[in-house]
Amino acid sequence: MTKQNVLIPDAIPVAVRDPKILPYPPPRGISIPRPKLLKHIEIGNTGPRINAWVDSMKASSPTHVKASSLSSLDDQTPWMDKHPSALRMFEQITSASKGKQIVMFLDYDGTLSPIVEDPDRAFMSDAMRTVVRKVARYFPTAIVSGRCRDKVYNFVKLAELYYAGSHGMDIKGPSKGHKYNTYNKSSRAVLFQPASEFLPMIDEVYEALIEKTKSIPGAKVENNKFCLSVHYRCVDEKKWSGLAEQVRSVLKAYPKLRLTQGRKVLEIRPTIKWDKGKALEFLLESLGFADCNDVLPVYIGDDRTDEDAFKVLRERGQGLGILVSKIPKDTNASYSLQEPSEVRDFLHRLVEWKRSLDIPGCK
Ligand SMILES: O=P(O)(O)OC[C@H]1O[C@H](O[C@H]2O[C@H](CO)[C@@H](O)[C@H](O)[C@H]2O)[C@H](O)[C@@H](O)[C@@H]1O
Repeated sequence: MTKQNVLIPDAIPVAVRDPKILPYPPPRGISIPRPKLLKHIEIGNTGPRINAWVDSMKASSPTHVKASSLSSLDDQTPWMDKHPSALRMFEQITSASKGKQIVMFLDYDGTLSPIVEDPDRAFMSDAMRTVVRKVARYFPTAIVSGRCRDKVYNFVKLAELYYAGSHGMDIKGPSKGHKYNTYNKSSRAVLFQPASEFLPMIDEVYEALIEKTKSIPGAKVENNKFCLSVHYRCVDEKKWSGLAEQVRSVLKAYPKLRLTQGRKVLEIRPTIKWDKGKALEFLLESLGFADCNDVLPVYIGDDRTDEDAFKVLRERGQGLGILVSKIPKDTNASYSLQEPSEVRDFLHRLVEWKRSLDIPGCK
């Protein structure tokens, strides 16, 4: 395995040297403190804000959970009780879907593919592709990613899916015939790009960020078409404030852009009110499920940006959010899965369950 292919845990949940570090899952009765994350990072000129950036970068990249910080908790319910495993709760999930059309929404990085050092090598396994293909046979299925739509398509390679790239700012329907692809009947695929006017600005900022960050070893700027990623996974932690400073120096000239965070990545995107949650709602509407009670959207994701979709589901009181995480995180999701291999198992069980319903005499 080359260095580029090494699988990287964002958080190492098990105590090795420090006896105060909790094992995961935590013992019953012990809950886990919420890391302090800034929802949006303020882009200002004053010194202290950079410290806030760096604190937030560290908080979004936890390496362990310390028992000593448990005393600050106000909610003592164990995390796994609040967000039980979707595999363990599989029967409850399927019974909630009785009489309803499941619509699947799948994030890509950290959900369908494991997190790796090099974003260009975040490949999805053939087994995962096979199960996603099967899922799409039974349920309308969308990939919702922060990546550029073409790039995520090149990883997934399934023409029968909906794709929402650039955090939902670039939506396209299936290019291959699909029974749920209503728009293809008129041979026009769904296409929605609410941030088109920002393209020149995003390209300009991309060039500026490449130039500014080239002196920081390990920093990588990725052009995701309607948004940008500045990766710091391979940057020495001592250089994080330098990187944050460089990014801020570029962004202060662009008040129409905002900064959010993902897994060891700073995400730069237009200030428009559009995110993965809005994309989920748009897709449900495109599929004819706008004000419908007989639909069960299921969204599986691992990242801060997926929280916008989890929140939409929670607010609609409809559907299921499933967070992929090995460690407890503050989330609006109802269920959890630990890693992409569990996502694959969950999808596989969903397909088998649906198939069994179609067999006369079964269930
Ligand atoms: O919405 P997603 O599909 O989860 O995309 C979010 C970002 O994912 C990618 O970065 C993350 O995965 C990389 C590969 O495993 C990893 O190296 C990086 O540290 C992670 O943040 C992608 O490269 C970004 O552009 C996406 O915004």
